[in-house]
Amino acid sequence: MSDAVTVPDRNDDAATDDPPPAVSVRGLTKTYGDGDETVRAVDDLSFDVEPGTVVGVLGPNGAGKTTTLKSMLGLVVPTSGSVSIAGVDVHGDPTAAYAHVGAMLEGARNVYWRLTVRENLEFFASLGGRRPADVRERHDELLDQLHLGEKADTPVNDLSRGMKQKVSLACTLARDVDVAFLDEPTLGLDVESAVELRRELRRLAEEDSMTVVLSSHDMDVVQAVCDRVVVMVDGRVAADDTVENLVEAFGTQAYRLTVSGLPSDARDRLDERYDVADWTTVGGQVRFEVTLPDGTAMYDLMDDLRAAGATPDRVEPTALDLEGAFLELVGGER
Ligand SMILES: Nc1ncnc2c1ncn2[C@@H]1O[C@H](COP(=O)(O)OP(=O)(O)OP(=O)(O)O)[C@@H](O)[C@H]1O
Repeated sequence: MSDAVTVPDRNDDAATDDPPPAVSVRGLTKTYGDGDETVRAVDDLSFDVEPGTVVGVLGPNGAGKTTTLKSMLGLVVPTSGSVSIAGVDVHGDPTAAYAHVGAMLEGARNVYWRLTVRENLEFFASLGGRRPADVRERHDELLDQLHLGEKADTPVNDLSRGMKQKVSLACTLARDVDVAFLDEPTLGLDVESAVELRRELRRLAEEDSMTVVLSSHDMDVVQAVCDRVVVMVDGRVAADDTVENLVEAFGTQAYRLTVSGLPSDARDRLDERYDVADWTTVGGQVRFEVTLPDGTAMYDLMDDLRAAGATPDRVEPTALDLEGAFLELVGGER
């Protein structure tokens, strides 16, 4: 991992031997414009990211995600508040703080398409002051992990979009950093490349203790990769919890039911009362999917089925998803 830096004492860390959070955001506020035109893009935002975790920053368009990521990276100067990386204040000592950090902000656009994959890695490592000979082993490892080894000497221009995106991720990590900021890392990738990138992000966190902060509109990616999610609405934290807790607390609950003896007029009544889909008839049985707002609605549904003279033969929960929880939290806005 990156060279050690001197970690200054901070009041809240001084009393314990615990390592400081990989990233700490305290009271971050950013306003654009002034007078009547003022936009409060980020409003008193605070959260910590523990080392080796993957945290997703989510929110509808205009919620302040990009401003937050850019403030964390020092690309936007906050109006107030602070950000520290591994205990180092990014505005006080940016060089020491950013020695830890790699960022992928614009997909594959940060990569030099005329250079080969390895030349790109060497270039990005040199930006962090590393000599090619010192990082060669690390680059071989990265190329191997991202299945880019065979393409090491190919100009990036000749690669598929998925591979270009992986080169971009490799360049983000080329300096041997321990915190990676990724904005929409899977945007525009085909399913297979997205799955591979997801797997690699999990591996980086679990095996290399990499800390990852990512923003994405793709809830499947977030659900598969993130340990924790910070949901932003109007520049503020609307929720900050593990994916499991958010899904449990806010996720809609979907079930596949198989019932016998359901009269057709009862089917219309169920359609009216519940969010039902995918009706199929198999022999004397009827199968359908229903999405319920909470656990108690299942009792109502069972009562209604019995009152109609039907027998529920099978109830199978289908996966709860983060998308439902997210929509619930942000009031239906994507
Ligand atoms: N440079 C700027 N000048 C003025 N207003 C800005 C600027 N950058 C962002 N904003 C405003 O700040 C608010 C937050 O924008 P930001 O891009 O951070 O949100 P976001 O959550 O990343 O949105 P998206 O998902 O659409 O990228 C929006 O109202 C946006 O119009």
